[in-house]
Amino acid sequence: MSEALPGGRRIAVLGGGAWGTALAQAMLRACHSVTLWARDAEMADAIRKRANPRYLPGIVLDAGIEATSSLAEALKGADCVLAVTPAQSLRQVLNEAKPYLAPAIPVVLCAKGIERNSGALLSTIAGEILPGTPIAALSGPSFATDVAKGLPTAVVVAAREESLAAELAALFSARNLRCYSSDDLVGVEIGGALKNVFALAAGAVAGAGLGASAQAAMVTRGFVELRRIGAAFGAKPETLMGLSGLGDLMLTCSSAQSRNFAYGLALGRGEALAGRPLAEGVPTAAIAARLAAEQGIDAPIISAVAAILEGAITIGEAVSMLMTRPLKTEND
Ligand SMILES: NC(=O)C1=CN([C@@H]2O[C@H](COP(=O)(O)OP(=O)(O)OC[C@H]3O[C@@H](n4cnc5c(N)ncnc54)[C@H](O)[C@@H]3O)[C@@H](O)[C@H]2O)C=CC1
Ligand SMILES: O=C(CO)COP(=O)(O)O
Repeated sequence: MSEALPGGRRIAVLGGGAWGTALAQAMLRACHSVTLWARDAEMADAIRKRANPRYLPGIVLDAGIEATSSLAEALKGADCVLAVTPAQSLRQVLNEAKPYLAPAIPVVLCAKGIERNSGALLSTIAGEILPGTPIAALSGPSFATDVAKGLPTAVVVAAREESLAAELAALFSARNLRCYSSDDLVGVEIGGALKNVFALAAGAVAGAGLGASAQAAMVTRGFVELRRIGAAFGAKPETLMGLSGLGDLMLTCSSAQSRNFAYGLALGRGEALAGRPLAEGVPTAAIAARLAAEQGIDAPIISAVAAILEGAITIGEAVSMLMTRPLKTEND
């Protein structure tokens, strides 16, 4: 399968959820040895027995993924670390991992979100906690179940140094996982973080029965907001047109397989929201709305999503607010 690939590295995966487990499986398929860290010892136990019944029910994992609830054990001798816990826990997890991390070992950020309290991108958090550590991000349209099953998937690996991004993309690629590389770390992060907010909105439009036309309009105008905020962060426009921006927007705004879309669907239908699976767009909507307001960026869909989530307005009120804004040219 991967004879031509570099392979043979020791990869530590931090996070025993759906994406951590799927990426561990993908790394194994790229011929690396993989140790996954799960906070919960029972989860580590299950993964060692080739299953993750809570987050990837029904999927039998390939033999060979090591799993542990000890960070020291997971990180010992690692050549590369994938950080795959939710965005809001990254700071805590990196602080806990720091004593066991050798400085030259790359850390690849695989979560999608913006820190709720600080507005920091995940690479900023990693840079603060691990100065001198090479930082990269992996993002793009990729449902964990698809990757865990080995379905063909393309993602982008970004780092400020193109050579690091290219090296990691080569390391991670295998027959069914094609990794492109990019030197636009911020652009890749922004695309992955903000698409979740629009997936919530798309789900809410579907759940409220507003129609396919409304959904297409919302996603298109949402993409305009994504590009405006991306530009403010210094993202390259072409990155946002790529896998991590437009690509992931297409995936998650059109499928109830997306937990963000499914959360929005429940919201639109007026169903209970407590206890639902992780929806990264919820904290990201709040902070993205605040950042846009502070920087004078016009982002009415993001602010509507944030206001609906905090219970300040209803979906009906958001729709009438969005539909009655002053008319303007499309490209303003
Ligand atoms: N599931 C998917 O299809 C994809 C997910 N992602 C991103 O990956 C990130 C993780 O998502 P999933 O693994 O799907 O979520 P998940 O809900 O399936 O699993 C999250 C895991 O993180 C653990 N966790 C939570 N807080 C923690 C903490 N403070 N310390 C240690 N462990 C902690 C949980 O116990 C759980 O094992 C998210 O940012 C998500 O947007 C990205 C691409 C695909
Ligand atoms: O990011 C994802 C696919 O690219 C997964 O999306 P959800 O977190 O909405 O399930």
